[in-house]
Amino acid sequence: MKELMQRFDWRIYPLIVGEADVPQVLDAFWSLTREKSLVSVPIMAWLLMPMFEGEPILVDTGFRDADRCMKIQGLGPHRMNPEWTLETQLSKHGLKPEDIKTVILTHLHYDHAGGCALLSHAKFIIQRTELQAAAAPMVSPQLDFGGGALFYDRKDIADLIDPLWPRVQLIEGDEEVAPGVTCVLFANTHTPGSQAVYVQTSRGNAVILGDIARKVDLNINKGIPPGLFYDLEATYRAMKQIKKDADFILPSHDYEEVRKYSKGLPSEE
Ligand SMILES: O=c1ccn([C@@H]2O[C@@H]3COP(=O)(O)O[C@H]3[C@H]2O)c(=O)[nH]1
Repeated sequence: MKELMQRFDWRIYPLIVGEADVPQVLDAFWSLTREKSLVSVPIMAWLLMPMFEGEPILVDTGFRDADRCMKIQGLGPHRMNPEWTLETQLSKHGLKPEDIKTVILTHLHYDHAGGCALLSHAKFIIQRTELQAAAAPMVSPQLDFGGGALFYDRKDIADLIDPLWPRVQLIEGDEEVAPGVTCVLFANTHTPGSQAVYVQTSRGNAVILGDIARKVDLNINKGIPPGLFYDLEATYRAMKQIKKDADFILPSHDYEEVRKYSKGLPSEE
């Protein structure tokens, strides 16, 4: 991707849409970490604004409800406040939820696909394999961990299958979904159908990671795989590919990295 000429210019804004305390073991392949403590991480969405005539795009939508995450998924503290709602975060950019016509979901875990129902005029771009895996996850429904569905919230998936189904756009593999915005499938990494979003900016290619990797320095720069993945080799290859392709890497749960882009990428200053 890097060799492509920069044809389209987008500005990217981080939207913090919640917070969670998660085990640090999620950051690194289990045998390589000794860190058992909890750490506070942001739950991110990203707003893509075209610097040419075009429409904004939202990447990911956060979780449905903090109490539900703890109750259904059996996880630690999750937090929400009025500042972090999608409505408030979009309003800082002069947008209402109904102004968003395109949403890209990097994957369908509860903390990425929980806000879809709020976006009443949007189509939802998802990898077909991700929706298939989320609808029928390969675990017993009685599993008392990850909501009995490996961190997919049945309600989110039910919404996508119906009533949002007429607005779901399934893709298979890599696809340019708007000028300068390409969904790139990295199968069997964090989830079966995880996709990264490659975005052209005036400063180079940005890659929105979803959760293919969690920490830019640890996972991408140092090459230590994250702790939650389907296929270790696929994950390792994805990290190498993204490192090669990206001038900027935008993760979902890494406050340190996200803060670098608080004024947008490229920065408005
Ligand atoms: O032991 C666990 C395993 C997972 N989780 C949460 O589930 C999420 C699933 O994917 P993610 O990578 O987006 O982030 C994860 C965390 O937010 C957790 O809090 N504790």
